[in-house]
Amino acid sequence: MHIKTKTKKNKTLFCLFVFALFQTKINCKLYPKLKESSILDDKENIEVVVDYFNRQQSIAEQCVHDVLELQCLSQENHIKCWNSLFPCHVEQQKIKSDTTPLEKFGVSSDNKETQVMDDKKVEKEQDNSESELKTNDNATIIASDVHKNVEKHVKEKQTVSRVYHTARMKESLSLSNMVVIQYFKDGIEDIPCVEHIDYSLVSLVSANDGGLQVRHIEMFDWIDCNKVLECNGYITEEQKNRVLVVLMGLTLGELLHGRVACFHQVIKSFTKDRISLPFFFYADPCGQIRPSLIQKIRFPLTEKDLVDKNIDDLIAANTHASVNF
Ligand SMILES: O=C(O)CCC(=O)C(=O)O
Ligand SMILES: [Fe+2]
Repeated sequence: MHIKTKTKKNKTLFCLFVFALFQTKINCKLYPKLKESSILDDKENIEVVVDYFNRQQSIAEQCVHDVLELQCLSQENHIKCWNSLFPCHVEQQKIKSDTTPLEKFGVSSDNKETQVMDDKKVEKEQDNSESELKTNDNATIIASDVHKNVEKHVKEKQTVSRVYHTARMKESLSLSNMVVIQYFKDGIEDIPCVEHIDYSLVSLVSANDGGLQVRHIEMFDWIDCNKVLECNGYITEEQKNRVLVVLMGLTLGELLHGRVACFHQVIKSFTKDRISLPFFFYADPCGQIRPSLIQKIRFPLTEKDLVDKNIDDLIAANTHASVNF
C-alpha cells in the first residue's frame, strides 16, 4: 500500500491517497471514529481506512457485476467474462513515454498471447449462443482500447477527475484506490470540488455529510444527494452512514456504448469539516472484454432523428439514470 499526502495551497482540501491491492476483507465499523478524529497518520486510523477500502472494493465489484448483468445480452457467463478484466498475473510496470500503448501498461506481446489463450479457455466452457466467438481471436477487445477512448475524452473535456488520470501517467497504480478528502468548514471556495466525471468504472461516495450533488440526467439540474436520502427516510446520521452513492464513471460509460457517466460536484453546504472517502474502481487496461457483454445502444442517433424527434425523448430513450441509491 502506498500513501501520499497533498495539501492544497488554500488549505480547503487535504487529500490522503490510499492505493491498495486486494487485502483481506474485514468488516469496517470504525469509519465514524475516523470522522471524529480526522487524524489519518496514526497506525490505527490507517487500518480503519484499509478496512473501509476492502469493504468498498467488494461493494464496487458487486455494483459492476450488477450493471453488466443488466446490460448483458448473454448473462450466463458474465462473471467469468468480467473476471477476465482482472488478469492479476499481469504486473503493472512504470510507464515510459517511448513505449507502445500496450507496453505502457506492462503487456508484452507474450502476455497478450497468454490472455488470448485464457480467454479461449473461457470460451470453450460457453454454450453455443456464443459460438461465433470461438472461431474468432479478434472477438476480444483489449481493455486499453477502451482506456484510449477514455483518454481521448479526457483531452477533449477538461471535466474528468484527475485523481487517477494524471497519477497513472507517472507510476503504476492499483486498480482501485481510495482518496480521503477533508473539506475545511472555513474554506473559501463555494464549490470546493467542481463539476466533473470520474475516470473510473464506478466510484462509491458516502453522502452523509451533505454537499454532494449529482446532475439530473434529463433535466440537467443539480440533485442534492443528502436531500434524496432524507426523502427516502434516511434521516439520522446513523441511517445516512449506511448509504453509499454509486457514481458511474467514464470507463463504464465507454464500455456501455457511450452511456452518460455521472456528473457531480461538492458544494459548501456543510457546516462542519467534511471528511469524504470516495472509492474509485477502475478497469485493468491490460484486461480483456468480451464484446457480447456490451449491449448495443437501443437506437443510434442520426442527424435525421435530431431533426424529426424531440431531443428530450431521444435522450431519455438512449440513457439510463446513471446514479443509483
Ligand atoms: O468528496 C466527495 O464527496 C466527492 C469527491 C469526488 O467527486 C472526487 O474526488 O472525484
Ligand atoms: Fe468525483
